[in-house]
Amino acid sequence: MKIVISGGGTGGHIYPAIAIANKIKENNSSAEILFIGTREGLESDVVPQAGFKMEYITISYLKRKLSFHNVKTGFKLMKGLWEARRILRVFKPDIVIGTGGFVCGPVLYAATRMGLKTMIHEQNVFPGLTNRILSRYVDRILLSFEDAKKYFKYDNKIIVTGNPIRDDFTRVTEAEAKAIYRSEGNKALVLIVGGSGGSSKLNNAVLSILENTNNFDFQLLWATGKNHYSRVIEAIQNKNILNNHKIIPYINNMPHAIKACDLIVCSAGAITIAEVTAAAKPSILIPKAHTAENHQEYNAEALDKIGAAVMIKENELSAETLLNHINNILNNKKLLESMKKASFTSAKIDAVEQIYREILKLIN
Ligand SMILES: CC(=O)N[C@H]1[C@@H](OP(=O)(O)OP(=O)(O)OC[C@H]2O[C@@H](n3ccc(=O)[nH]c3=O)[C@H](O)[C@@H]2O)O[C@H](CO)[C@@H](O)[C@@H]1O
Repeated sequence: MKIVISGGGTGGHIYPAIAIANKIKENNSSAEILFIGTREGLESDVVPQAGFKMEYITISYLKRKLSFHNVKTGFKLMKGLWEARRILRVFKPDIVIGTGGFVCGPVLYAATRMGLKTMIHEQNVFPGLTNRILSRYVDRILLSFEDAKKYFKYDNKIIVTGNPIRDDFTRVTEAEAKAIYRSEGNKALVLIVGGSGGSSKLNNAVLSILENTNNFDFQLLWATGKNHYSRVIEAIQNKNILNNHKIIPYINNMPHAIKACDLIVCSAGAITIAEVTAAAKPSILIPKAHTAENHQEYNAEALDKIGAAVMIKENELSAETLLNHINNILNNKKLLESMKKASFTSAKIDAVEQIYREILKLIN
């Protein structure tokens, strides 16, 4: 079995691709899997680290207004299409799977023109531009939410599977995870993460808490985002903070980090939410504003409504509000437990299994 998977740009498109690839390998150890991405995207770090082979193509994003940038993008797109065709012709896959991001465009389009079996997966209720365009040409459209159906015209190709997450989120035990991440005795651990790229609004609120509050009953594991890290570290005046909390640019083993902590403060990307709920963790969700159709707020509201999370909108976020919510949840065992339960009830942990079955059906 030979499979090409393409998805890139941000973690929200890459980790679902890795989850699918791991599932295929687990069930079929002789399967050959090749990723196609870009050198600039996060995938160029994350995919080889996860142990998969990767080929690169040229691609650029479109600006939503007329500009010379879009002329250059047009040329890059032609080059990317040509490169994708060449890779697919040599590798000869049985199926080509796209998990979103601009890189999927040329790869999946080239695959459809070559008559290969094709499938795309959409993580959000409001689908990304690349998937909306590709939906016309591919054989299967896998969705994570029923509500996303209304954005696609091709009902006969649609299957709702949920969001695939790496199986470590259910496999790793809390004891294993705590052995890696807990250092300060019985202090509660709070994970802070603003999605795969980090969030400056969230980082600023956390900086302000650390600089202005003396007594902490909890310890932070804070992934600032790679592009925010040096600014955050430079902004910390009281260097003791660096000894008392773990502040890093990026977390490579997120399943362990999520499992080890008592509470998660994060943005409301679809994959982060799928992971947090699968691990049955309570969360404070700060949806990033200005995402397409405000989809992060929609994600956060759903969990807030069932008591699994507390939502703080970006424009209402302050150090004081955030600290009050953290303390309120950590100091109330009953609330903590009920949030954990509610979190797990909204988890869909068999999504990757369903996707694997759909791959087999399409190939055979
Ligand atoms: C601003 C924006 O439009 N963001 C979108 C993007 O977010 P983003 O790329 O941030 O995606 P998510 O929050 O859904 O997922 C982030 C992924 O990166 C991983 N991770 C993150 C930080 C870290 O230090 N280590 C690590 O491994 C997480 O475990 C998770 O697997 O894609 C998501 C899925 O299409 C969308 O729902 C988000 O709205």
